Amino acid sequence: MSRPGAYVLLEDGARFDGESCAAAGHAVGEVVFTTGMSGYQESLTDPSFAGQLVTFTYPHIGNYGVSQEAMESERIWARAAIMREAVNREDAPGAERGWLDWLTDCGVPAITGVDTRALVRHIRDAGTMRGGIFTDDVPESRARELVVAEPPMAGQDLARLVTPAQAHTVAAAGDPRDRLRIHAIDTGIKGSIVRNLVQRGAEVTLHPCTVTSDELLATDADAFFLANGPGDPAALGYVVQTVRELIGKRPVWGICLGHQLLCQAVGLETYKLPFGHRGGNHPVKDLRTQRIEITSQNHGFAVRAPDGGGRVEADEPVRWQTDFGEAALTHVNLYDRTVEGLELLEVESATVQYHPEAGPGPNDALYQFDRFLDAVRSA
Ligand SMILES: NC(=O)CC[C@H](N)C(=O)O
Repeated sequence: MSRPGAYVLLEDGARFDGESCAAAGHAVGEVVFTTGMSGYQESLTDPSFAGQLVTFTYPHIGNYGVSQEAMESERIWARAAIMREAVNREDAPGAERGWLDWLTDCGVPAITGVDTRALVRHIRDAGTMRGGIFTDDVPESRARELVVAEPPMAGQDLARLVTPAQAHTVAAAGDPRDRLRIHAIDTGIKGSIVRNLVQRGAEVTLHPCTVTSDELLATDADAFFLANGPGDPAALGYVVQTVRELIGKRPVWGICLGHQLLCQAVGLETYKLPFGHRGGNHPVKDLRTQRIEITSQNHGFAVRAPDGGGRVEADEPVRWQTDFGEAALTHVNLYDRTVEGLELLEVESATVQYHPEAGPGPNDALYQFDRFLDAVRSA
């Protein structure tokens, strides 16, 4: 079956040709890339990718199909997939559907045959930017209008797009009296984060991102969790204020966007990275133990150090005073020395920029879930 000609167009005019291979129509948004060699289904269903078109650097995408267990939420949140060679394999062990059949049924456009190496090199040099995928019948002038009509990622509150309408609780079987009660501000939480908490004996209540601190403090929470999620953390001042009112009242832990929210709550700033960290091979050093773990990452913004810089050159924790007592930057990315973890030393609170749950990626950091829940138990 011949596929319609298609192309990727970036807002700076760069064009990369290919063929349309999934749902009809075009898609526009922020064009990003992930270096993960597997986990294409987890990536597209991670709410953190809302508003983005995902370019896969790994050339062969779809080669083990899709399955329900790989879902990070109930739907695809990414706007499109950009690939070198898309595969629609239905007979792979464990596969329930072919990758392209699934994308098509979900109404998600995709493009294959793209020189993804050239596209990624362009994004690395010029920075992440808006773009779109279009079939050849769309004139480039029209495509450009559609691309620049899309708001840039910076300044966008996309948490509201993915947050649940009302609170709901997820728990494992067993005696409810034995469970730790974790209440999360759900800015787009990944299913594997919830699963990792529940598997360790917690019950997790997911609240809309507009939940107030009064509402959360009125619950029976043993601790609060700040979730991952899409968009610009600097556009979530209302959530940062909620977090400020929670710190010190009960333990607070967070991942990725949650890390960025807590860091803003203690006075740090966030900023947009040139092209973000997305993939499963990012080495992160724990400055307290000097231990290095290979981590899964998916973020386009990062946290500035207390001195306002984007890099942490020190090889031990950077400590400073905040409104909540002494704090320490605890983890650093060894690729670019950016901030990857924070701990408050006088109240029970810690966050990481990377994804200990993987989903997809390596499991080096799964211990973080045990560390968090042990801290809650002993609080
Ligand atoms: N996975 C996330 O939580 C991403 C956080 C934020 N949206 C960023 O891009 O940096």
